[in-house]
Amino acid sequence: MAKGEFHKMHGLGNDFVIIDARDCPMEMSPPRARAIADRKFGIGCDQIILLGKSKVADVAMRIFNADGSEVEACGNASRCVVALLQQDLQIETKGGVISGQLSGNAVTVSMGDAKFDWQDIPLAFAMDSGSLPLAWEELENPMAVNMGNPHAVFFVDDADAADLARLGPIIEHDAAFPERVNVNVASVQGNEIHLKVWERGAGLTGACGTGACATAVAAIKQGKVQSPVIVHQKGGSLTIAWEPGQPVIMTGSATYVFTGQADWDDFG
Ligand SMILES: N[C@@H](CCC[C@H](N)C(=O)O)C(=O)O
Repeated sequence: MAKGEFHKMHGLGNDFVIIDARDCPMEMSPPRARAIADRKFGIGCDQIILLGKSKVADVAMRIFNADGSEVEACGNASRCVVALLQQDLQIETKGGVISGQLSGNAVTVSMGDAKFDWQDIPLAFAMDSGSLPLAWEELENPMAVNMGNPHAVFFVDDADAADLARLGPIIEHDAAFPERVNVNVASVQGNEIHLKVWERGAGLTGACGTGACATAVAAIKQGKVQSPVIVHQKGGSLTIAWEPGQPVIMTGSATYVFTGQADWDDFG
C-alpha cells in the first residue's frame, strides 16, 4: 500500500522521518530516501528510519542518510525510536543489537562496543587508529573509532573555528576511508566536550549521537576526560559513559514533532 503514516522526530536537532513498517512492509531505495529527505521538494530530514519486524530483537531499525545511503548506526534515532514506542527496547541495526531504556524525560541507550582495529573502522590500509598519520590543513592526526559506523575524531583548541563545511566533505570522501567517514571536531574544556560533526551522507547536523559516543570514547582513551562526560553540540547535550571493555552508554533527549501522512508513490 502506497499511503502511510510517518513520524517526524529529532534528537538535539538531528531530525528524522520515522516510518513504522512492522505491519505494513515498505520498500526503501536510495532515490526514494533522497526524495523523502529533500528539504525543499520532500518532507525533509537528516535520516530516514524504517522500522521492521526482527527475529532477534523487539524491533529492527534500518537507517538511510539524506543522500540515500543505508548505514549501520544512528545514536539520536535510537533514542527517538525508544521514545516513540514508549518502552524499553532491544533494537536490531546493521551495526548490531543495541538496547534502549526510558529514563524519565530522557532515553538511555547502550550503543555496543567501540572498535579500534583498522579493519573494523574500516581504514584503507593498516594504520595506528589512535593517531592516523594524515592531515587536512589544520585538522591533523584524528583518532578513528567505529561505533557501528565509522568516525574520525579531531581534537583542536577551538572546535567552532574549524571550517567543517569545507573540510568535512573532503575528509568524508578521502581514500583512507573506504566506506567514507563521519567527521568529528572537538575541543575539551574541563570534563566537557564541545563537538561539531560533519555526518557522512548528511553533512552538518545539529548533533550526532554516534559522533558524541566516538568522541567521548576517544577523549577518555587519550586521558583528556573521565567517564561520564558531557558532550555539547549545537542542538544540545548528551551524557556519555564508557569504561574500556564495556559498551558505550548514551543518555539524552528525544523529541516528537508531528505525525503526518504521505503517499510513498509520490517519492519514487
Ligand atoms: N545522526 C546519526 C548518525 C547517522 C549515520 C551517519 N551519518 C553515518 O553515515 O554513519 C547519529 O545520531 O548517530
